[in-house]
Amino acid sequence: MLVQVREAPGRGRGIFAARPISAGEVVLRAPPVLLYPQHGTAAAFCSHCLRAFNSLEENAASVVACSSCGLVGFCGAACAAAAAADPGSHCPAVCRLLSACNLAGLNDEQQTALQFLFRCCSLRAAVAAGDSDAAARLATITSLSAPPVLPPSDAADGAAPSSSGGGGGDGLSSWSAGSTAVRELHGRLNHALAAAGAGPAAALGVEEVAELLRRDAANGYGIMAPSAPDGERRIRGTGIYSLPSLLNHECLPNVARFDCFDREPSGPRANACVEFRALHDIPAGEEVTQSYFPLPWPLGERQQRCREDYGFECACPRCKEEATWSEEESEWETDEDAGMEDAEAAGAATAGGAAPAHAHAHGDQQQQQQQGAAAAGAAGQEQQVDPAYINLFLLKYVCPREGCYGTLAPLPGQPAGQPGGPLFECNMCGGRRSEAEFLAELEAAD
Ligand SMILES: C[S@@+](CC[C@H](N)C(=O)[O-])C[C@H]1O[C@@H](n2cnc3c(N)ncnc32)[C@H](O)[C@@H]1O
Repeated sequence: MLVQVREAPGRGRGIFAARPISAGEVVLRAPPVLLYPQHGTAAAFCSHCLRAFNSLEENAASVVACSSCGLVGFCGAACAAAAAADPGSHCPAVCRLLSACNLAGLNDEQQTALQFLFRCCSLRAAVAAGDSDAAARLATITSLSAPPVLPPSDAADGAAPSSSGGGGGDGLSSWSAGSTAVRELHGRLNHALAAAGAGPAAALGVEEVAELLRRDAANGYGIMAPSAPDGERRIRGTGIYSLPSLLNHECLPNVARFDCFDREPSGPRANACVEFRALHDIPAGEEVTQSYFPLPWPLGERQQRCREDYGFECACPRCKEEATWSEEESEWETDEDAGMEDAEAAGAATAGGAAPAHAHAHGDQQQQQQQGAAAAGAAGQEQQVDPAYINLFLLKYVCPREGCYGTLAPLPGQPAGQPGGPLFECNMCGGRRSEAEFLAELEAAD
């Protein structure tokens, strides 16, 4: 087994390496427990598997509209049939709720939240009817961590988070049982349930609605749409994944998420699996962590989003170090300290398969950290990080394509010692760069 779940001090549950993991290895691969589309995307993405219609070879010809509501479409007959049979997808119960619900005056986030709630109500009804798979999926959703509600600011009450993944705005404070936004959604949901003739088993109380929305906000993965012609990236939908929802956040993570929503599926929703690849070697016992945000985000933004969207204060080594920086130092760029000597050390260590999460440490400290990583549990809580290492980490793992902000990870399954070193792939634009190219870019920038 590659990973194990256990308590991560101060972070709830976490995922830990059960054996040494090599750079580029797929640490986790998981199918979705629940997928739902972002409001306003029905014309462009399959409502079952979230595949982009314009990625289909036959393009619009194979798109199938829902024969009942006509409001959503599927990427083919197989997905239409799979959705109809799945109480957590666009099944007849969800279709009726979508048709019956009064969406007037709701913003995009609230309408997207209803997509999630409709599916939860439908799963509940299926559980009451004896569906054990629905019971397991609902149990997964209700076992996700629900961050505490922050006291609402005056401005926060009534506003929905700016994305269903908890993004921006006033975050979790909007998803409290007392907020106007939740009461409004609860009211609309109840009306829709009554109008659609749903039984009492499907109904949710206002507290349940608030808690489901908070669980979703802190654990759902926003699935990005391909870049629009203007370069803007939008969310096409949200996925809840069982084991991946236990990955905690670090601002210098050791895995990155890759998805393949627009690839040729080998079966309904095969395209909806997500995988997490190791950025560098991870020693046995070390916590496996991802960054909940693009790596180059500045300290203030990261801290605010951790607090407001996920309910915790990030105390990772990078945050602690950057808190001591002046404004100029906080501009992310290669500084004098991050010269070629360090760069080559970091590059060689990674290529040679010996870069622990905190390879920045010097001398004894580095050895101690490698040995202590297992015992320390939550990676690096007490450790310090060198500013030069932060710069190198960002230079190495942030996609160099302008405006991309994706994360580069080594491609899985590469032979050791290949010329030019391992090849890295961006999880957003798919761009690739070899270790040798990275080192050459550093040298040129010096
Ligand atoms: C996606 S879940 C991760 C799994 C979670 N620890 C659990 O027990 O289910 C996100 C939640 O984990 C906690 N968390 C994640 N990263 C953290 C960190 N660096 N420090 C403290 N808490 C963290 C927060 O409560 C956050 O809302």
